[in-house]
Amino acid sequence: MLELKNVSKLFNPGTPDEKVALMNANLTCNSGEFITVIGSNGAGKSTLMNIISGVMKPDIGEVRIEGNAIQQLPEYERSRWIGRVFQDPMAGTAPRMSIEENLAMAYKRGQKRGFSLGVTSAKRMLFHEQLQRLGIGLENRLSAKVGLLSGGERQALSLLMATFTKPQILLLDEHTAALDPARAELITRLTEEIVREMKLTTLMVTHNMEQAIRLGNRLIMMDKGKIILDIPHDRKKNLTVSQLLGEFQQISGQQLADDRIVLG
Ligand SMILES: Nc1ncnc2c1ncn2[C@@H]1O[C@H](COP(=O)(O)OP(=O)(O)OP(=O)(O)O)[C@@H](O)[C@H]1O
Repeated sequence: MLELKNVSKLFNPGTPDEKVALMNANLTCNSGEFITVIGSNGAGKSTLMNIISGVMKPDIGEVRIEGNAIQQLPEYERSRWIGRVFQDPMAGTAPRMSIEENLAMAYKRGQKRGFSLGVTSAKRMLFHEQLQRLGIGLENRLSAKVGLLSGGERQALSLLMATFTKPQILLLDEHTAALDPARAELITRLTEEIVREMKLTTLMVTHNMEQAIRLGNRLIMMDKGKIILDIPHDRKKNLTVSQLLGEFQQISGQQLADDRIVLG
């Protein structure tokens, strides 16, 4: 279970450039929930992800995962608990290392010592099996350098690596936004499969409204550092994009301003 209590974050406080990134954000995310996150430009979505992952400290408030305050966990433990896939397919993998070395790194994640990238034949079999699930032939390219893979292939590998050791929380940060439509669809399908099979607690930021409605079992909408709408599964499944945009307008008093909005 993930809990955010009264989390606030200001940038450049007390200066003319002060920015409210999060203001008193509260969120309880139960184990196995898959929440899609949408919002206007600068609403605080990335800040929310950064604070949950522990790379950024809130000014006030706290984040707990399974009851543990995330800021107090050492880095290696945080990385075991939290899997994250970024928008940039280059961000989650090491380009000069091979596919199997990258997977060995993910496999070792969260272990305090004894870091070794040694790939035994047992591990190679496991990697082969896991890669096969992606259905894009990466299992036959275990020794290929990751820098040679396409953006879609790299993102599929990043997704596998982020979920390899079953994190407590999976954070997906617009992870299909930089891909062409066919590859984005592939990664979306893999995401749904992996999250469902592993019953992962997941937060996914997206600018694609149709995707936000279709995926997951809960939807939250952010504006000006606040969670302004929290839609449970029952209501979400019958929602349309225009109803969603209408609700935003009703609550915030303005139209959703998002440079990267995709309606469907
Ligand atoms: N490092 C930073 N320094 C100063 N201001 C920042 C910084 N990071 C974010 N902000 C500001 O905090 C607010 C929230 O930003 P954040 O990136 O979390 O929003 P977002 O919802 O992810 O936006 P977008 O969808 O436009 O990427 C914005 O006003 C942004 O300009």
